[in-house]
Amino acid sequence: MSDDAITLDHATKRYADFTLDVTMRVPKDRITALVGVNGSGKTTTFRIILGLAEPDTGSGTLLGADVTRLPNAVKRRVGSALAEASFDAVFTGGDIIKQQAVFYPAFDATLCRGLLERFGLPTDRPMGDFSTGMAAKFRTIVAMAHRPEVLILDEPTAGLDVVARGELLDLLRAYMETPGHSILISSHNAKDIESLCDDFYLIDRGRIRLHETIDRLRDDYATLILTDAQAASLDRSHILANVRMHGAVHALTDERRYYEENMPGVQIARGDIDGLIAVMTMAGESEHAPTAQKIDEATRERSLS
Ligand SMILES: Nc1ncnc2c1ncn2[C@@H]1O[C@H](COP(=O)(O)OP(=O)(O)OP(=O)(O)O)[C@@H](O)[C@H]1O
Repeated sequence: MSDDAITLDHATKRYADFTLDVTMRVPKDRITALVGVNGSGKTTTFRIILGLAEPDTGSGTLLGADVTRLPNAVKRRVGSALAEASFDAVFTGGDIIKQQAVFYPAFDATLCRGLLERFGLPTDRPMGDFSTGMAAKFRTIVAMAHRPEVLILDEPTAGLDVVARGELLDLLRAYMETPGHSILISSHNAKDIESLCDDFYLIDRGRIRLHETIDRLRDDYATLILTDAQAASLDRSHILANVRMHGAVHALTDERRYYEENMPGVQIARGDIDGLIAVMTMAGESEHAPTAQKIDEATRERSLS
């Protein structure tokens, strides 16, 4: 049996001004993030995985089933919360609990009510009364209440205050204590990703540009902040992408120690998701296209190992 909860193999989707082409895997027992700027293709990827958008070419699996023909038996083992999808404004939390119990035989109404209470969410008020943050919390809790094997969450912490965000992340960590569970999550909050996830994929203009573990991001990635003279003489053997920002050249490396040893005195910022997204996304296609190939190969090697 596969150890992957989700796989995509060059799943493509073409819109008028946008083309998605994604290869990725979400292993069981791990939390995988999909990060990227607005419009980079995160929601479209989620929609393909959930069978809501059919790929033009390529393929994908969710819990071993073809994403273009997901049986209800598989859908019942999945919990999802997409930012765009909301429950009908006129229904109360109590109504939605009853509706969910019809489709999900394993739906645990007691667990759901308990979590809603813990997060201060009423079950007797219509969804139309919920704030953005309340609706985000509600969607995530309802998605978890039938004890799915995989959770697919599109920006679950968007609009949440710092306390609610911490609670929600704790809830997701508790969910992962059950062996075999996995999460695919997107977020624009770098702290959430870095504190919660095991690894991440960076998507840029519909293509996966990078796949890395959070541990390696923390240990080995850095941004070199260079003057023009330093940039001109830079040894680029471990540079993934570079871009001019704020009057300096920002060069992203996955071999921080190499540059610490070989370029003493150069300003080096330790790796963080925000810095990585900014440099990778802003770097021109011509600059990072050759690197993308190297990254694809590295990703493939890791996938095979
Ligand atoms: N049904 C559609 N028809 C045409 N274009 C679409 C459709 N759905 C998405 N797109 C386009 O695909 C691109 C990717 O959109 P998507 O919603 O996947 O990005 P995202 O990374 O989730 O963005 P955000 O972070 O803002 O939520 C955008 O340019 C969007 O306009």
